[in-house]
Amino acid sequence: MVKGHDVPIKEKNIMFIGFMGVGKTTIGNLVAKKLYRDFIDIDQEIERKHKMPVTEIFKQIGEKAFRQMEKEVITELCQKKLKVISVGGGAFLQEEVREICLSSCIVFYLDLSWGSWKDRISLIVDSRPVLQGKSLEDMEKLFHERKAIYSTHHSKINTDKQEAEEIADYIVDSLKLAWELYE
Ligand SMILES: Nc1ncnc2c1ncn2[C@@H]1O[C@H](COP(=O)(O)OP(=O)(O)O)[C@@H](O)[C@H]1O
Ligand SMILES: O=C(O)C1=C[C@@H](OP(=O)(O)O)[C@@H](O)[C@H](O)C1
Ligand SMILES: [Mg+2]
Repeated sequence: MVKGHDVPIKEKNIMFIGFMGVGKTTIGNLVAKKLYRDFIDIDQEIERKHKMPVTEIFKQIGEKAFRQMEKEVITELCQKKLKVISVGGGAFLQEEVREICLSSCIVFYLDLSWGSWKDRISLIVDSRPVLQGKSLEDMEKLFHERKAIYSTHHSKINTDKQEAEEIADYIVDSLKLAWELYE
């Protein structure tokens, strides 16, 4: 049973989805601070629970096992309320995860253009196993293919050429407006 419809909108979890490196962890953390809520990053939660970095989980037991861990941690945390949650860029590959998240959280899709994302590769490539061994063309293909899984969300935010702080402020303002509107 997925909790969700019975939770008042002001108490619903806020969730960030989107491709690797768009800023889900950074912006989620900032939004949580601004709203005085707990922040949960699903990758960090998996690392804590399984006492292994995500890169090692991929290397030692593989992506399939990681996806199972990801589903379990997300399912558990979506039962809570008033949290700010950032999931990994591959979480929405699983339909079950998408359904749980969309029913128990206000889901923000953080979007970024390919041109801007490309400039961030050096910041993220070593810590993202999915990017290992991929050429720029492979990455571009994955970047565009993955858009389909993010198409279900509650709000899309274009983050191009904006500081993380500005994006977080915009999200907090839009949430406050929505809360007033639906009160
Ligand atoms: N709006 C932004 N502008 C510039 N760099 C950013 C922005 N948001 C995040 N970053 C940087 O991009 C990298 C990936 O951010 P991160 O929050 O880990 O993304 P994700 O969780 O979506 O993979 C980090 O080095 C972070 O500092
Ligand atoms: O897109 C993906 O498949 C992944 C994204 C990563 O999280 P970020 O989106 O926070 O980088 C992390 O969950 C793992 O490396 C797999
Ligand atoms: Mg992250």
